[in-house]
Amino acid sequence: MAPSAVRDGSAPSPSAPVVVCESVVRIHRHGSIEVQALQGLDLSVERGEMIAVVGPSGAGKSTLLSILAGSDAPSAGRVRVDGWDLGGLSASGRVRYRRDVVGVVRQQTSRNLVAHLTAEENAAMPAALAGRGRKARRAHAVELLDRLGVGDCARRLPHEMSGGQQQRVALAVALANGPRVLLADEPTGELDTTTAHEILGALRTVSREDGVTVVVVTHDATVSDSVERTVAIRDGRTSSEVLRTFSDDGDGGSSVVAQEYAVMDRAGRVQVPREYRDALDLTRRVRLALEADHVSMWPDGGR
Ligand SMILES: Nc1ncnc2c1ncn2[C@@H]1O[C@H](COP(=O)(O)OP(=O)(O)OP(=O)(O)O)[C@@H](O)[C@H]1O
Repeated sequence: MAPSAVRDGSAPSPSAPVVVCESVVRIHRHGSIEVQALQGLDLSVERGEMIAVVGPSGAGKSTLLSILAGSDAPSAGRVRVDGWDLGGLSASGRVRYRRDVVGVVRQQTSRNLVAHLTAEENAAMPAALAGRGRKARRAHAVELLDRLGVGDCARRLPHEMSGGQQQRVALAVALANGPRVLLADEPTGELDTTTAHEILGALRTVSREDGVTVVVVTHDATVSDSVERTVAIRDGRTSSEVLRTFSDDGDGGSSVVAQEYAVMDRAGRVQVPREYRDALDLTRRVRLALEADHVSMWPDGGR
């Protein structure tokens, strides 16, 4: 249990979103140069939900993930994960948060694992750092590896495994301390399509069966098209979301209905997608009209 100093004394309600970002700003400063990686980002993720985060290079995806992972801090705004206020973490709180609340899987399979340790030793290491007994942590490591389909790799070193096997072991490491939130940065980036599907299936199992909230940053359509919510980040803000409903078509196949939404911030600001702006020449000023159940928008009309 985290101390009240970082959790603000209240246990998170089971129905409250696990991840809440409100107007998050992250500014990187190098001498006189400032880069605003996040510019007022809002995001909320429910318990047990699995979302994909997409966006062009430089949009702020990795910065967001680093903040959620507790390895970077917001310059302004509010970030809460499972009741932890990440803007106000002490050094020891940060260590506990990273050890107990979040698990992280990175793109580079080689960076996820310690090269001279076997799969089992890698998967047992987080529990060792948390002070758990040797026997219990090894048993848990073996159980996790089995569950992720790499039990037969327990005695192998990372270089003796395929990329997909290494990512499954990395997932076991990330899950070893029972995190509430799993953060994955391009987890399928170095894998072929079949293996990417397998890793995706493993992430989905973790979210559905264990109630772990999963946030996946990805450029891979295999991943982003197969989750129920994909959040797009542009210029350091959440700009749009795609919500999908999957259903069985009765013949053993499945169908999907996808609907795109623009995200509105607290001040009512909405980013109109570039293709809409270009198609109708929507520039500095647009005309709005409130209808019974929607709002219409027209180009200025040259006045
Ligand atoms: N440590 C840093 N120092 C200075 N600028 C940074 C730093 N980290 C990120 N940035 C800048 O912040 C912006 C957002 O970067 P970020 O890595 O979060 O984007 P991204 O969406 O993850 O991009 P990619 O898809 O290429 O990984 C970029 O302009 C980047 O150059």
